[in-house]
Amino acid sequence: MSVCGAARFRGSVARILQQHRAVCSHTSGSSTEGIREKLQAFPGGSVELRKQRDSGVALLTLNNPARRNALSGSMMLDLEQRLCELETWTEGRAVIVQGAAGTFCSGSDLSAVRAIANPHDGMKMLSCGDVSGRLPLISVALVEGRALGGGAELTTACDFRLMTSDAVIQFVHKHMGLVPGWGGAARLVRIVGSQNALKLLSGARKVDPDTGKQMGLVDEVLHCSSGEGEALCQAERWLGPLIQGPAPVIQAVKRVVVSGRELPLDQALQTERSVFGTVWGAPANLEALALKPKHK
Ligand SMILES: CC[C@H](C(=O)O)C(=O)SCCNC(=O)CCNC(=O)[C@H](O)C(C)(C)COP(=O)(O)OP(=O)(O)OC[C@H]1O[C@@H](n2cnc3c(N)ncnc32)[C@H](O)[C@@H]1OP(=O)(O)O
Repeated sequence: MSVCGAARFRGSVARILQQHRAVCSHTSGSSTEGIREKLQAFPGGSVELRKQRDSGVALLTLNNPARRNALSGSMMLDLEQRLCELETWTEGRAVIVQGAAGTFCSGSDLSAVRAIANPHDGMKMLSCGDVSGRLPLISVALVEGRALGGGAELTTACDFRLMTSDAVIQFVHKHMGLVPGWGGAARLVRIVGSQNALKLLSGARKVDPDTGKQMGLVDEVLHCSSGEGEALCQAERWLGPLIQGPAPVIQAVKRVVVSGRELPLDQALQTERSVFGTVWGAPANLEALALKPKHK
């Protein structure tokens, strides 16, 4: 790469990292003040992050099995922290979001929900758990067992959803007198279309893997015969072909697709141009050119 090209590349990377830091500092700043203390008062469980450096695949595990991996107050804060860690993982390619002990997530912890069941705290809480398209990595929700309420919403914040054959996704919000607030409704509309989204939300319908696949909510149904860990192995295998290649290129692909999916067209085009500037003439591009490629 020329000196000029290298400087441009570094400049673009620095800009992207700055944007990531801005998001992290925004979510730990004044918009969440007060609610953090309230959430902290509802401990239990944890959100664990394991970065597998050889493959560039991280495992994000919701771990609160005694409550079917309900998101306690402290877990919402943990989740925020883990997302910030992933945002700056430059060698990362993908993240698999899963629940411990064979089930995904039963939604927000009802004891925390009861304590902050007022409009002011509810609005503040939303600024804590925003998974959305922030992640520079390809994200996969591995749904075993149940994904209910906030847990169902979390699956829509991922790029892909894989379900084991006995799993269920259910947007139980209506039964709780609620609608999604973390972006679950808007994303559901984009994933399955407004007719299907309306059916799933207004009917609080249980989605089994086959129905999910037909609607386009589910990307793959995993049939696991043997025990623990098989679903994760299958998910990693499914992900394999999508994450072959250099991490900066995978991350760039993710960014252009998410901006195309979630931003108005003019902003998406602008983002695409600036992401393009980070890969053109960058090491992976130069190495590929040096190989005289033939795409058979
Ligand atoms: C709606 C949106 C909102 C948001 O995030 O914005 C929410 O998500 S509110 C929460 C919505 N979720 C629920 O209402 C789940 C209610 N629970 C159930 O339907 C069942 O517990 C189920 C299907 C998850 C599991 O049933 P199973 O028979 O397998 O087990 P148990 O019912 O015996 O549950 C074991 C144990 O876990 C506790 N539990 C389950 N979910 C939650 C939760 N969301 N918050 C707090 N605690 C939960 C359950 O009470 C049992 O506790 P125990 O002390 O053993 O009785």
